[in-house]
Amino acid sequence: MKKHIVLLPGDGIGQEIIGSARAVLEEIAEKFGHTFTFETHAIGGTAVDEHGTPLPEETVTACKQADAVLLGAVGGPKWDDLPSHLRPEKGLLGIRKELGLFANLRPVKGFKKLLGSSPLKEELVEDSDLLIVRELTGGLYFGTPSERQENGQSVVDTLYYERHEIERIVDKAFQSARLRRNHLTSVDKANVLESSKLWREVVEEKKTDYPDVTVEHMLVDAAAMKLIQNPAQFDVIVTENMFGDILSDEASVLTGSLGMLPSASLRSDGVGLYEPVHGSAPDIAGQNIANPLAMILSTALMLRHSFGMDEEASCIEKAVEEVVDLGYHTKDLKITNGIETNTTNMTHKVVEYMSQNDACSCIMSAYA
Ligand SMILES: NC(=O)C1=CN([C@@H]2O[C@H](COP(=O)(O)OP(=O)(O)OC[C@H]3O[C@@H](n4cnc5c(N)ncnc54)[C@H](O)[C@@H]3O)[C@@H](O)[C@H]2O)C=CC1
Ligand SMILES: CC(C)CC(=O)C(=O)O
Ligand SMILES: [Mg+2]
Repeated sequence: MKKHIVLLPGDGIGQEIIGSARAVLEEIAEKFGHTFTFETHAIGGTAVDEHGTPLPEETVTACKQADAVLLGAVGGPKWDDLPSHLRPEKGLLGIRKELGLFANLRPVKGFKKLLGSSPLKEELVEDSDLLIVRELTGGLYFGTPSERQENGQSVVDTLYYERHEIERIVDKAFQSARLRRNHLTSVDKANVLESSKLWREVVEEKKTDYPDVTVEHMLVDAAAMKLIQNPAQFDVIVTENMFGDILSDEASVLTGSLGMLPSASLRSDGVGLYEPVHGSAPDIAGQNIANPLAMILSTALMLRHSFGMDEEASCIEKAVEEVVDLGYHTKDLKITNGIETNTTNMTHKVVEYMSQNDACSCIMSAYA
């Protein structure tokens, strides 16, 4: 298969880990006989420096023409004092909106070998395997007005949703639950927010279309607590943009590091964008110590969701698991008697295991 992929490294560790994504894709291309072409574009703070805007027109055009997009991360202290329309994060929100990526899938599944990396009790963490389905193009991050008011002493942000925006993400979540353990937890703040009341109403209506899926409603404050107290009770969580943003960083603690969580940002059809859940990590940027696995696992999601390449995606995921099982890890993780290594070497190890991986070889011979 021939596929054209746009790379958006962004800022901070985004510049370092995007190379890891490319390395695993080059190995996949060679192993499975695909042709992947790459085109790199600026977004975020780097784009502000180079083009005077966090989302240049040419970046948007290239993404719209691509078969899929991989993004590192945006942001950093260098750009923190810019006016809000020039903030790097506006570039990320902008590309999600431009591409219509309303569904952000954030799988949270730990590796056995990394149980000790989580500050939580091993027996709590070991059975956790959940998927956060986060609404990505509505809610507080997009509502207008969002501004400081004239006297400078008051501010407003707007949490706005239209019924159809809730319906499509709820449908996506029910469909995702059907592919997993058929349980959906809808997280809201319906005891206070009008938007959450509509959200709950839509979930109640939709559940009649999915009688095989059990549904539970949970208030977001309780959900934040239960995610840590008893993560195994969750299968699929569906929630609005900001709640999903916050809960997914919290859920990363189950895996041991934010550097372990991949994500897929999707629409019903058309181009998908794949990005780690974490940000640009300015505190460790430029040191070659960032964990590349969230980015690498995001490329696996891209192969599966955008290209229908299930075996190729599994090849990456299996190699990651093997490398971790062997004890290799970056500084953010802890493995007893493990081998701490840097971003470049961790990537090399994954590529090496992909090239040796039996499962990949079997698939190769099936394609030969
Ligand atoms: N998707 C994106 O592009 C996102 C961008 N941001 C932006 O990133 C910048 C930094 O934000 P923070 O609040 O510090 O969040 P962050 O996610 O960048 O970092 C939080 C903590 O996790 C660590 N961390 C994150 N990714 C890691 C990795 N791959 N390997 C090892 N450690 C990792 C960092 O070192 C830091 O201690 C801000 O400008 C923020 O707006 C934040 C979240 C998402
Ligand atoms: C610009 C932010 C909304 C990015 C972020 O934290 C995220 O998408 O997880
Ligand atoms: Mg976030």
